[in-house]
Amino acid sequence: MMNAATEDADRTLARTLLVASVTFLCALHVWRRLRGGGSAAAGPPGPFAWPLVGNAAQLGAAPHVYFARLAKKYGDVFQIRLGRRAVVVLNGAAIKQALVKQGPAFAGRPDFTSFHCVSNGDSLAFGTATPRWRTRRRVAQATVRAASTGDAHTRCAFQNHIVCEVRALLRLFLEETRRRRYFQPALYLVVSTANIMSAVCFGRRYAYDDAEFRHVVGRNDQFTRTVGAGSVVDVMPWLQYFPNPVKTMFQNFKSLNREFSLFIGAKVAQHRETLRPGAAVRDMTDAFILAMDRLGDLGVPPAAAEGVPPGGKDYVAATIGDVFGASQDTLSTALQWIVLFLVRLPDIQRRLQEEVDKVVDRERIPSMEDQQRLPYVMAFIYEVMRYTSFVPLTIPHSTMTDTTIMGYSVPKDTVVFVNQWSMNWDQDIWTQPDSFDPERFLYPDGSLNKDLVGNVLIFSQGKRRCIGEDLSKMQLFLFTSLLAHQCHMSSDPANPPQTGFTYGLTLKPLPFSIAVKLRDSMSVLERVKSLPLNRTAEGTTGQPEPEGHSEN
Ligand code: HEM
Repeated sequence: MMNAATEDADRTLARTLLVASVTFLCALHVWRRLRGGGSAAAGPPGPFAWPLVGNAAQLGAAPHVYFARLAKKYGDVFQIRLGRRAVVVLNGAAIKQALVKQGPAFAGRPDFTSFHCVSNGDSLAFGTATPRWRTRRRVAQATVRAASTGDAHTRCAFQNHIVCEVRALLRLFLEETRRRRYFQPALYLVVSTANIMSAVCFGRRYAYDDAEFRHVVGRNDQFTRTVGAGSVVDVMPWLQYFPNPVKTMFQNFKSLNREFSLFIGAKVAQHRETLRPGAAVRDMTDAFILAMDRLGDLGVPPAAAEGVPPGGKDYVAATIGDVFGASQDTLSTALQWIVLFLVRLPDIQRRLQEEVDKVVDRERIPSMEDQQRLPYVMAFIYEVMRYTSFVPLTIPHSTMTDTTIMGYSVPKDTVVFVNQWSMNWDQDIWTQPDSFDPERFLYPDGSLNKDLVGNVLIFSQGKRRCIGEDLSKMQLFLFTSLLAHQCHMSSDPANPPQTGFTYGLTLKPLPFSIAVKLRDSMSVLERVKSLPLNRTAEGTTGQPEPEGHSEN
């Protein structure tokens, strides 16, 4: 009897507890819905995440490919955990939806440890979206355009910088081939790209063996590894507090950023010292100084400008540093891939030469006016960008507000990875995305399919879209058509180029070696006169370069 009574009491208690629990859970659910503004959306689905590390160990050597695999299972929007952070990954159609249609909500940057080290924490590219940032971005975009592709005059000057730099590069390639037969072109391509941007930004270029310049621009791989989506120090920042390889890597990253900032800071200081009121703008640094000083504290009303010293903060160095840094890392990587595919696929190189020869005779060199008539050159460049997707994920974004995407709720300050690679290898858009085929961009009559090239996603979209797209396309076109017109490149049979890469913000090709020979003489290229550089750094502003001067 006693036992039956006790069992009854237990059952009643259990029932009461069950009802109370269900009531509590229902109330919690209703409260969450009310708090979420009535949105019933759940968070995105995703794989099981391990304690402490989350899914970090699963990213592997090619996180973009891993993400595309997960997208097949969970859909275009899914969620992983990296360390303690939830990360929403956008693929395929979700990218345009988020970055363009819901642009303001997805325009932020996460407060990652590594991002604070870039441009002393004042980076335009790695800083989050604020009213001041928006003004700064507008100024940067207009200034870059005005100094490169804005009108016929600046386009012509920019083209001249590129042609002269390709000439210097070609001389060096021929010399290296003569001396060593096969050589690795990677560092020369980095210096060459940095020189073009240095001419535009600072009014000077450097010799290829200039130790200081090589030191400043030659460490892109370390930079790109540390700020790329999924960077270990960003998702597990505690690793920087005790001896381990991540800590060493992060210390190198901090010192390279410090040295880069010192280099840029010195350039800006030299420009400020020699900039005369009312004198012509000499280069992009002058243009930034004038534009930003005119805006004072970048036009932000005092209420929003908290923490800014009287007289306004000087963002010139941080902004020009971003432009110089962002351009030379991405463009030099693009050029490395272009050269790699030229030597890897000799038939394609020959076809490029044939097209350029048909349009441009030997009495002149290719120029921007020829671009419309060189569709195969453009198709080749787009195929290099699509196939390699050498910026596979954008710089990580973050949400500025609580929002939803494709029916899933995403809270404010969530880290967002944008998988550009997933678009460029999407089987619904591209036939056989894994084969390298420039022809895919050509109509049967040989003209460029402009709708299809619009599907290549490498400069991102929306509020954070790259500000250097036009400048980059111009540079890649001139570089490729000039090389096809002037020389023939071949690979080292003992070390044939592979399509493997090292992962980071940009995918770097593995080392490869080439030999270069002229197709004809360089006489037409040699006759091109370099426009004077202002050589502000040496205080000889406005002095013309000596004829034939190519290295300082
Ligand atoms: C082939 C060359 C280039 C590629 C593929 C490329 C690609 C990108 C990508 C993917 C982003 C990140 C967008 C995002 O987070 O959603 C970006 C940002 C940026 N790029 Fe480029 N870029 C290239 C060249 C350049 C050049 C030449 C410049 C300078 C003139 C430049 C300046 C910037 C800046 C300042 C940002 C930051 C924009 C922001 O955060 O609002 N880039 N670029």
